[in-house]
Amino acid sequence: MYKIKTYNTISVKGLNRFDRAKYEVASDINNPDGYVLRSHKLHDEVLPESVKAVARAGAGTNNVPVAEYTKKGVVVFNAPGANANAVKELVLAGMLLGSRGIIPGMNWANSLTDMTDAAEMSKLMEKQKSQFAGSELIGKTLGVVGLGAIGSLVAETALALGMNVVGYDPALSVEAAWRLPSQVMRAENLQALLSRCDYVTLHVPAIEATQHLINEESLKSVKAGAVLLNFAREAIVDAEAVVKSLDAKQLRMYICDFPEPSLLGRDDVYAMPHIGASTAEAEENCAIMVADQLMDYLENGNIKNSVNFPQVAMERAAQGSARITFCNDNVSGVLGHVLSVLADHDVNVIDMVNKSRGDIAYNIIDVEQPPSDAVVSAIESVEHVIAVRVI
Ligand SMILES: NC(=O)c1ccc[n+]([C@@H]2O[C@H](COP(=O)([O-])OP(=O)(O)OC[C@H]3O[C@@H](n4cnc5c(N)ncnc54)[C@H](O)[C@@H]3O)[C@@H](O)[C@H]2O)c1
Ligand SMILES: O=C(O)[C@H](O)COP(=O)(O)O
Repeated sequence: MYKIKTYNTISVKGLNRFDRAKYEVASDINNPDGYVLRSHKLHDEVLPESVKAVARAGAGTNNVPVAEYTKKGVVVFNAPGANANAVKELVLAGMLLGSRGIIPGMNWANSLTDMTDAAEMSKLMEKQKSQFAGSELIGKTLGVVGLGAIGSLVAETALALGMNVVGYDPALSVEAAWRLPSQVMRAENLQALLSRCDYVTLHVPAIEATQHLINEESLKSVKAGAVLLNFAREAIVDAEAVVKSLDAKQLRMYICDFPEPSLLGRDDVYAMPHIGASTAEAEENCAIMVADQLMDYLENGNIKNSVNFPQVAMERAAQGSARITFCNDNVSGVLGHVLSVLADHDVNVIDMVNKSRGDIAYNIIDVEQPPSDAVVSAIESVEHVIAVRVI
């Protein structure tokens, strides 16, 4: 029986993927084999030795100490693209809120609770509506920083609305580049993008390189009157610098998914409570995707959509065979050493795969019959081997 510990509210459709004949799934469970979570922060928690994999039902993994877990041989999965449409739609809403007097206009209309005469109210509306006038998105220029799953969808939607789109992504993958509409213009650097855009939207991960990517210095390049949208992460934007830029009327508005005390109570900030991925569809997509990935890893050792381990999949060998998986520091000679352990114990290898990613290597070896405990402990004691499983 595998045990899965959940954090946060995970879609039932995802949790139902776990066959209860083989899996116990609960928020309170001892010695779990895996975690399924959303934004719950794991940095300050002790990871039980039983945990083999952590599945983030979402995109960002900055709430998981990925480097530390990698050293322990714990695979971290996420759900790339599974909530991208939900975020795209909210960014679109953000752009519309930033271009029209929707929120102040509605707040004003809703405040007229003392009025009882409909005709008088209608007259007042017509008289006052000019203060809530806005502008249109068509013909304006949108800068998209980060052109991955979300950024590319936002770019596509903006083009469909008749906007010009400029993109900046120094780490763009070939696959993401293929997805991009050809009309997206390329900015050489962030400053070049900021200087020419009426709207700027951020879709980069929160990593060291993107910490305060938007800061006092970069904000100097912003076109006067621009609207900044941050539906990526709090850490990417220096909120104090944004406040200064808003006060100086350089930025016109900051629209984000990450309220901070210094941003509240201002008419030029709309801060939402991290609801970018909070749709039934996105929650289901993410939970289903990571549940399937986690099960395939626990039951077969296959790895898909990990942020720290290589992508690996191997068909199971014939019935009666057994599967050994192990990960090791990515140094030469480890696999050879393990194979000689198997040879020394007369264990016949049927099929195998070995892949590496950064400092970690991962191996699946199908053998003719289940290895003895002595074989497993001999593999475990090979230098640089981190974790071994027989499944
Ligand atoms: N508000 C929400 O609820 C919500 C929901 C989903 C994702 N997110 C955030 O959005 C981020 C992006 O999500 P995604 O699904 O598009 O991820 P993704 O991995 O598909 O795309 C990220 C893109 O950012 C690019 N990038 C990396 N460093 C960069 C840099 N310094 N400058 C410019 N581009 C850079 C990458 O090359 C990649 O193309 C996530 O990491 C997460 O933090 C927020
Ligand atoms: O990175 C993500 O996927 C989002 O920030 C969603 O976070 P959530 O799952 O806590 O809504």
